[in-house]
Amino acid sequence: MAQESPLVTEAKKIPIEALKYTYTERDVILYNLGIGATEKDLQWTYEGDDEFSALPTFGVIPQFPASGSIPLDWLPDFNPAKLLHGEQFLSIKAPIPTSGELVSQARLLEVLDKGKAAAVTSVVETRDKSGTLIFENHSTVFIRGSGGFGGQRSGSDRGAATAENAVPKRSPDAVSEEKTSPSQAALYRLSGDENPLHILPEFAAIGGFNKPILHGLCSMGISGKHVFQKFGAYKDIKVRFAGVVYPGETLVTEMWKEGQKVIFTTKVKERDTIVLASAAATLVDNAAKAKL
Ligand SMILES: CCCCCCC[C@@H](O)CC(=O)SCCNC(=O)CCNC(=O)[C@H](O)C(C)(C)COP(=O)(O)OP(=O)(O)OC[C@H]1O[C@@H](n2cnc3c(N)ncnc32)[C@H](O)[C@@H]1OP(=O)(O)O
Repeated sequence: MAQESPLVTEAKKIPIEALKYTYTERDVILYNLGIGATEKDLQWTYEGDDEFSALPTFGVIPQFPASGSIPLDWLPDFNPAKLLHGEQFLSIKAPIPTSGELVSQARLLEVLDKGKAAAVTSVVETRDKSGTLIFENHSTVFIRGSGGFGGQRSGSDRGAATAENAVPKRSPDAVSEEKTSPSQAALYRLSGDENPLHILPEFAAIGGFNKPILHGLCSMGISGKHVFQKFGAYKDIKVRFAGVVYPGETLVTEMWKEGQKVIFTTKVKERDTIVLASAAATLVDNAAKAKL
């Protein structure tokens, strides 16, 4: 493997502050609505329901400001409009509180030189006030036009976070289809990702798109909801964002159960194109389920 670029070695020394995220049940409902929960899903949209809870992929929300605070402007020709979410891994370490204060600490893990792009991976640990680890997130952003700095091309093996999750050669065990709304990104952004790429046509145009695109974490949340509805609770989930989704398109999640893993892919129905690939969730076993 090639040596780490000195630029990356220096970037890893930049101090990164821990960031607080304070939230109420209202934020949980807003997130659940943002990934397609409806008034029929009272456990996700009515705080008075006995089973009221956050959908599992809420775990990407408290860490988002911390992950986004990692400086990237040291990359060659850095342009925020050229940044796309490349991959996400979420590990859920403890039951998800429906309100409270969490603290997230981000660190820069690795920066790969893909020639035409840089692939930047950060890791964030999110803890409650007592210090208990609640979530671990690994996020990779793919920054077009910022490659060629002479760094390593391949990354470290991070287990489930980097697993290929090849799709079995049989029909899926379950399929869920859900049409997103043309306002999906306008709603989802209220959970914290205000990147103009998802709302402002002029900004999307600089990024090379003829209209705003949907947040990757919104598509992941919708498919993560499909996995939860078909197979139950999971302790981690990983996706690669393989193609863009436009608000209003229909997502089709195809799922295969392989032991404790649910491997899945997500397609946009209208364009028959894969948008989430190398994706899987690890189901909680029954003993762990009793605790979560
Ligand atoms: C949580 C906090 C942090 C997150 C902040 C996120 C902010 C958000 O607001 C931003 C978003 O939500 S953007 C929306 C979601 N993302 C997308 O829509 C991206 C969709 N994917 C693409 O367009 C292409 O796959 C594309 C462009 C990504 C790659 O396509 P190509 O350029 O054709 O790449 P290709 O030639 O196939 O491969 C080149 C090398 O790159 C690796 N690679 C490919 N796709 C990758 C991906 N998605 N993530 C990471 N690496 C990826 C390939 O493996 C290849 O590497 P190598 O040459 O070494 O084999």
